[in-house]
Amino acid sequence: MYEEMDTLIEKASILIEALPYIQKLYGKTVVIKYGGNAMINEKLKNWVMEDITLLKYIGVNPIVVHGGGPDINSVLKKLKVESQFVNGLRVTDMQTMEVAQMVLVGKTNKELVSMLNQKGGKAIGICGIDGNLIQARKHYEYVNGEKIDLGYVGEVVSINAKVLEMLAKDEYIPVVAPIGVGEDGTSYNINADTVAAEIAKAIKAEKLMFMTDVEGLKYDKNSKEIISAISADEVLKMIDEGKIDGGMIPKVLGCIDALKHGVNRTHILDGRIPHCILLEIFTDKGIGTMIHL
Ligand SMILES: Nc1ncnc2c1ncn2[C@@H]1O[C@H](COP(=O)(O)OP(=O)(O)O)[C@@H](O)[C@H]1O
Ligand SMILES: CC(=O)N[C@@H](CCC(=O)OP(=O)(O)O)C(=O)O
Repeated sequence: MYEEMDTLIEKASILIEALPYIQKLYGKTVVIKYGGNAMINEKLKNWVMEDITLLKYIGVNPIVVHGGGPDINSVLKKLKVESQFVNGLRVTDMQTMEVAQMVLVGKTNKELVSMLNQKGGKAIGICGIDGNLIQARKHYEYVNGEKIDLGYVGEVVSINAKVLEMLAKDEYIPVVAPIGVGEDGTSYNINADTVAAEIAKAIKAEKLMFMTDVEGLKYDKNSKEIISAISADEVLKMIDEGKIDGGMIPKVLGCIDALKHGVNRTHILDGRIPHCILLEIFTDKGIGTMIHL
């Protein structure tokens, strides 16, 4: 009996401490990009799902955009297909496109939706084809001025924000797989960071959070020190100097783009830290890196 009281009092005091942060975010939308490399094990995934469900319970509207690069890799490996990447984007021929869509929409998306629902959330899994959520076109990547054809890699033309607003403002947690659809119905494989930033822009989210597999943005990839806050100009300078590369580039550029289009806060955080979402939202210091204008 006394133990139960203690637990209740502990929970109540945590809630009281969190109240000012909850008030700030109440009724607002937070876009959370959950990267494939941060989905390390079931325990961590469970914590992430608990945090997202808790946000919804306390009146914040989370929208989850997930990756799944490692899941795609492992299925391609079984099929003895090797992927090439150009500037972090997977060269996607027709077979790879089919696998990417099958894995992201059929496996990764449904696993996350099911886990959220197990935690008491009401998650709905969709990809960019559903309700024409992510209208896309073929993307060409430029390397040293040369135009490179990456096959079925897409770029976002527009986001049908209404679909997400309807779900998020209601009791649902939308979980989005980064597959876009062209005017002629062609499916496109789109980098999940880019999709998260475009969605945050389209719905004017309060916050955009990238959960990845490093502690935050560092002065360079091999440095131990994380940058707790940095401006967009400084980030662009770091890219020019080659201090940010690979999969970190779409994240930081996504943050800057989102900030310029009305998103208030953008963060890069370590998805391997237990309850990283709550630590970021419910503490003054936050964790990881905040990018600001
Ligand atoms: N300056 C930097 N600071 C931190 N990480 C960096 C930096 N530059 C490049 N990276 C790399 O970016 C990676 C994160 O991107 P990525 O692996 O694509 O993540 P995700 O799968 O979560 O989208 C890190 O593991 C790191 O190797
Ligand atoms: C074009 C492109 O590269 N698409 C990505 C989509 C998944 C993704 O972005 O997953 P992560 O966030 O886990 O890296 C891919 O095929 O891997």
